[in-house]
Amino acid sequence: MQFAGLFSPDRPLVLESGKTLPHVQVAYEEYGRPDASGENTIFVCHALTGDSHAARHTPDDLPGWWDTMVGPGRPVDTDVFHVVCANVLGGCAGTTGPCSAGPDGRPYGPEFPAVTVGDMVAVHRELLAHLGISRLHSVIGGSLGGMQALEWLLQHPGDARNFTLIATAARSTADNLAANAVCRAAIRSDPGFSDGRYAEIPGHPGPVDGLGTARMIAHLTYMSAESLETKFGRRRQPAKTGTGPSYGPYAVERYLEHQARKLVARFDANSYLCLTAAMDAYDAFARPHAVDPGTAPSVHLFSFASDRLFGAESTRHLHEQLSAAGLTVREYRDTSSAAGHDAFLLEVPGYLAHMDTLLAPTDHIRV
Ligand SMILES: CC(=O)SCCNC(=O)CCNC(=O)[C@H](O)C(C)(C)COP(=O)(O)OP(=O)(O)OC[C@H]1O[C@@H](n2cnc3c(N)ncnc32)[C@H](O)[C@@H]1OP(=O)(O)O
Ligand SMILES: N[C@@H](CCO)C(=O)O
Repeated sequence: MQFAGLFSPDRPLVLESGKTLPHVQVAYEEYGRPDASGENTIFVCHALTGDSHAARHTPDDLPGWWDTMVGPGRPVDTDVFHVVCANVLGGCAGTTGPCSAGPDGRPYGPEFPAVTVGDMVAVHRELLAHLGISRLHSVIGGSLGGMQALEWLLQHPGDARNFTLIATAARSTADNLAANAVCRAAIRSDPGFSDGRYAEIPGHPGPVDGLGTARMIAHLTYMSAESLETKFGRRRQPAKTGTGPSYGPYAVERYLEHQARKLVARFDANSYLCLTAAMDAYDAFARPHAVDPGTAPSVHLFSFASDRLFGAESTRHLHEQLSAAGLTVREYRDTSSAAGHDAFLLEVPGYLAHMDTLLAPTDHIRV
């Protein structure tokens, strides 16, 4: 089964803030198929700029953002599991967000209400109910996706047999908040931002430079100093004319410009503001949770040694908090990789093989 769909709940969504979104649409994709047990589904939660296209459906399909993890023979094995991935609330890849039309027909833009990680999970759960899935094999996610998996674990621990949280944190540090603040300042200070109303102006490109700069700043937090040094060092690379702003002669700058262009082509600036605000506000253990230690699922935690965003320290802290909440962390692994935060998306030796073992179904037949 290979399927991309849209789901619209038939009632308004009341957000954790108390505000209401009168109409919500969710873009999702499915891979593999449910088995007779009805419990072989893995829900994949995406990170900040991801979408529902986690993996290729066929070899000639467009690449997915997690082809290393999801697919035939991969740890999230689509020959064995039924996999669902949906674009988050507040996103810009099919699910309702700031660029969707509001009740007056105009794009919400800056009027889109603040959403939380809990709201994202609530929408995903509604989608699963619509698909007739009441119990999951796993919920898995990295970074902001890991925050969603954590929130899901704390609020609805009975929903899945295991929860796998990768390169994530129970809450952002001041350093994380600062990086997001600088990214948002870059977007807002671009004259093209137009107080967030750029989508209402016909032909207006929006805050292209601001969003691009935000991505360059953020991308630095996704890589390690070591990986930048190894990939680029002080190698010089002239800028191609007509490819955007350029100030220096170095390859690393051309690389960041490339990352900026790619994001600008696929992402909305107001979504960027909305989703980074949700990430910043998330504080998993600041409110009551629903975990009953007697019925607790398996929890797996992964970090990467060179991750300067949500590294081993964040994960150790999360481990302590989960234990204090009565949850048993079945597996915690800090993988040695120089790739930084985005290592969770890459073919890192040891990491995927270990994930394969942890996710392996014990009682599911191949479908
Ligand atoms: C929907 C989604 O994709 S969202 C979630 C995940 N995806 C992202 O975050 C996208 C941006 N992130 C990245 O690219 C991440 O670094 C990763 C982890 C996904 C990929 O890492 P790696 O495989 O190590 O790739 P790397 O960081 O070297 O980037 C390769 C890209 O940079 C380009 N590049 C490399 N060096 C240079 C250079 N000197 N000048 C210009 N461009 C360069 C490559 O051509 C390649 O471009 P392409 O992606 O358009 O094919
Ligand atoms: N680089 C990934 C992970 C960020 O945490 C993304 O853009 O979603």
